[in-house]
Amino acid sequence: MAGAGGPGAASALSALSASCPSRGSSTPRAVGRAERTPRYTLGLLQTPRSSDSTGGSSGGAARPGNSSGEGLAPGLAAGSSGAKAAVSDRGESYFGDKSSCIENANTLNLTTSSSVRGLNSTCIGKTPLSSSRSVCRSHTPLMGYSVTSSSAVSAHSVASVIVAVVEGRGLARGEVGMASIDLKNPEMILSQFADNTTYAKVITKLKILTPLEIIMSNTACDAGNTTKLFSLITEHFKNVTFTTVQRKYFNETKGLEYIEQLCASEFSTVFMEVQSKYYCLAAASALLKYVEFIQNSVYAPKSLKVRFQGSEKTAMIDSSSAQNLELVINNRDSRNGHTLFGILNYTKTPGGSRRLRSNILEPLVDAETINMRLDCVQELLQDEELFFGLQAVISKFLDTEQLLSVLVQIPKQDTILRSSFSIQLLVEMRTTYFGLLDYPSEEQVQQILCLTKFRVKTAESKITNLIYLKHTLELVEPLKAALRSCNTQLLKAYYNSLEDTRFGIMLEKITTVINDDTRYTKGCLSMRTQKCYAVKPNINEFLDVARRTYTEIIDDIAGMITQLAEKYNLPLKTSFSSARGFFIQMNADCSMLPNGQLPSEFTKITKMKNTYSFTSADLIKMNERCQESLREIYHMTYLIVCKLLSEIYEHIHCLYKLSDIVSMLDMLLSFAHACTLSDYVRPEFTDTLAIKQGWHPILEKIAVEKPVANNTYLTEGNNFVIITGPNMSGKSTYLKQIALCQIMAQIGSYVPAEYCSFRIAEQIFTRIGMDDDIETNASTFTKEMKEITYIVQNANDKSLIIIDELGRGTSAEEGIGICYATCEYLLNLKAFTLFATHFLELCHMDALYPNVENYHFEVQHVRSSAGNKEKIAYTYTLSKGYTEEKNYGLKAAEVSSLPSSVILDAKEITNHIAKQILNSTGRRALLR
Ligand SMILES: Nc1ncnc2c1ncn2[C@@H]1O[C@H](COP(=O)(O)OP(=O)(O)OP(=O)(O)O)[C@@H](O)[C@H]1O
Repeated sequence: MAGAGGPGAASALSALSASCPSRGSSTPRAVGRAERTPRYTLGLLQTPRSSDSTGGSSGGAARPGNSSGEGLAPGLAAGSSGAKAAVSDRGESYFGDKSSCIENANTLNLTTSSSVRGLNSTCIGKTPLSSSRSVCRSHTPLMGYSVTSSSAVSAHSVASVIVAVVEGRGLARGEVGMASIDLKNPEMILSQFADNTTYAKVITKLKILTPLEIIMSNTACDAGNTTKLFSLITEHFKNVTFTTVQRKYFNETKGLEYIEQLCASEFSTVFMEVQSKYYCLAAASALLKYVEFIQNSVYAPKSLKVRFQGSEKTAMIDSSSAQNLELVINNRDSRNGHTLFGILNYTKTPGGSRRLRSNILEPLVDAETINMRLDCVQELLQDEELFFGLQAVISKFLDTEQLLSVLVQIPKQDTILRSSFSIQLLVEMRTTYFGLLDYPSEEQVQQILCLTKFRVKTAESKITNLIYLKHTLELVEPLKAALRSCNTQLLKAYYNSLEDTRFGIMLEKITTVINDDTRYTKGCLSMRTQKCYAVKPNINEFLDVARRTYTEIIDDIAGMITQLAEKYNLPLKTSFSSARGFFIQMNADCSMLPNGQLPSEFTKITKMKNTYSFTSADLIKMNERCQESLREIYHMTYLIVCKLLSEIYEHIHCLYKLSDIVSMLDMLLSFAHACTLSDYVRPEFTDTLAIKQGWHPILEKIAVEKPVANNTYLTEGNNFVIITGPNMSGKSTYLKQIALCQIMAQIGSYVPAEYCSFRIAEQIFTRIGMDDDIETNASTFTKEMKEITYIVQNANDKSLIIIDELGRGTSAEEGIGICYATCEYLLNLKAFTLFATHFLELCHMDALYPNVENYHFEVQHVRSSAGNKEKIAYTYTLSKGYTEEKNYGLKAAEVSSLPSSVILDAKEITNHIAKQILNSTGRRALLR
């Protein structure tokens, strides 16, 4: 909201108008007729309707299906109930049959909602796309209808990724192909891998992607027979929209064609990587076709970043481990920042924050790359000037990935839109400026009608995006300047990448058309002003005239409000909001008003505390005139912007490089920032896991006092640690701390310790006791068995395994048995395992296995002030050996208010059972 002070409103508003870039020179110059011909507008008016001369290349060229006449337009399969089918112009159904959907697939409602999803009409800002619910789940208005799913809206307010998943059939069952695309980032990620019967890899990958929508083949749920993969995915992603599409759209040949046509040349090596990976190609084909449909746009040829993500390049952390460790979501309160992401996130850009999140969920496994990142963090920590210089520039960047996403998509109706625009403009211009009215042909009438569907928003957002692009390109030089004196390899490489001449070429072209002082600003009115005056004067004479009209209206509004203020002797001021347009505001209590009421001339009065907001009939009319003139300005500016974008389009791919650099620098700055707030240390990578005086990074943030630090030491010959200690002594905290430190080290961050060395972990597994999972209706025992099965099936010599309180969901007897057998199985591996337990019987394994080491958490016994009861004092200090504390559960019960007779009985029964267990295990080694 912008305001100008009371009686001085006119001057303030004039000042505002005066701040319009180059406003003063917007009057058309008195030049000869030929010279005054609008340079771009006329060119476009003459453009044949069928050709898209300003949009780079036609969308059709990018679509493999087009040439073969195959329909890509919609039909729809949806949930078992209530789904309405959308039928294409050609009557072809793109989606699977209605009958082929399973019961628990979410229902998709097709409506003719006019809400905006489209990135076509999305502007890039600091706010993520998802900040608006309607943006999240509804599709572009240009296509005339939208797909909504209310459950998905609420649960996935930040999701913008669409994933296609396909599984091999017959002998190839278990081979899974995935393709995903983020609607905010024009990057398609492909993966293909063999998964086991629990499909843990697929679930993990999907959880990392947090999809907005998952697409699968209709054969995955044919005639009520759902595949296991389909059932598992729908069970794990209850709030995600599922769409089934006909299997024929999972076509690997088409997938390869798509990649050939759409992949930007910088990333073309991916072609070699994926050409024989049929399942990910098939998924890519279905995905791209679907995205074209919902977005009503096609990716421009050679515009997309395509990446194959083999699982070997990153460490795998399964979704329940990510949850146990609270990597990105806190288990108690999903909104609080008490997560690993929360303590490391000092990023300034949406791209940086996305990068941090994905790194935490998929840490690196390549020590060289990690060390390169660590070198950068070290340099940032040592060179304050570099740190603050870089941070200042990086924080000015907007969402470069989303900007790219908008720039590389061509709306399918763009051609019609622009030509109908032209006809409309022709008519409008003739009527308005020359007093002539041509009668348009029938075809032209149709096009003009088509225009009514068009929203000024599309034009406005295109102009905004160009301003964002200019803003982004203008930051390249300052970024280079900040990096100029850097020494580390990665920062130097970034500096060299920024030497790319395409940045300069684009900026130069933009500044021939766009005013130098046009820039991204905060506040809707000032951004509106920037858009209005973006194009330089004398490029389009009509635009200059329209802008002069607009300025006059604004001056008139300010003048009118000044007059009203004088007339009623009230402190009126001019305000603006995007919803109301210009309106009047007054800060006063009602005692200042004659009869305690505002004059009857004022309408739509609202009051907040002592602030009145209102308007008048004249002001409403002036707002309408203002809007009308604004529409004209946007129309004409849009044409110029489209032409300009088509001219710079061939250079746009260097923005991929830029967005990569910005997000990575942002993440590394964030790591350095976190180090300045706590005494973290640079990790080393060796064959040993050795942490000297490490502490839990999240506990440090929550607790009043610094957590007690502890040591950790695991080597190949000493790779299995059993940890014991009474309840609440710090076992779980310690286990989680080790996993968190390992992850921090593997993403290139410093670590909360005095010294640390890590062996790179290819997988990080955790089994940590949590409450029953009500959501999936799994009992404690079932859940822990699932988790331990997953670990046993997937762990290898390079794993880090954290197991806490296994077997607590069943009887002590069975619990010990399960623990013992699991330990023996894991002892066959060279994985580093930390195993916390209350079953002290397990501690004797060190006698059988030389690689087992016992540690325990010490506690002290103190007498209460009354002197009659003993209390446990926790030291949170880890020591060698197993705990001497026995029956600490009973001790805890003793200090509770349980009747002493019950406690006596409990002691007796415990002793009896303990003896039985020792006998029944049959393992003499367990006996002392
Ligand atoms: N190193 C530490 N420094 C300070 N406080 C700690 C430390 N470790 C744990 N704590 C505190 O002790 C509480 C209990 O710790 P934790 O849950 O790890 O114990 P536990 O031994 O796993 O208990 P249980 O066996 O009942 O699961 C934590 O919530 C934390 O507040």
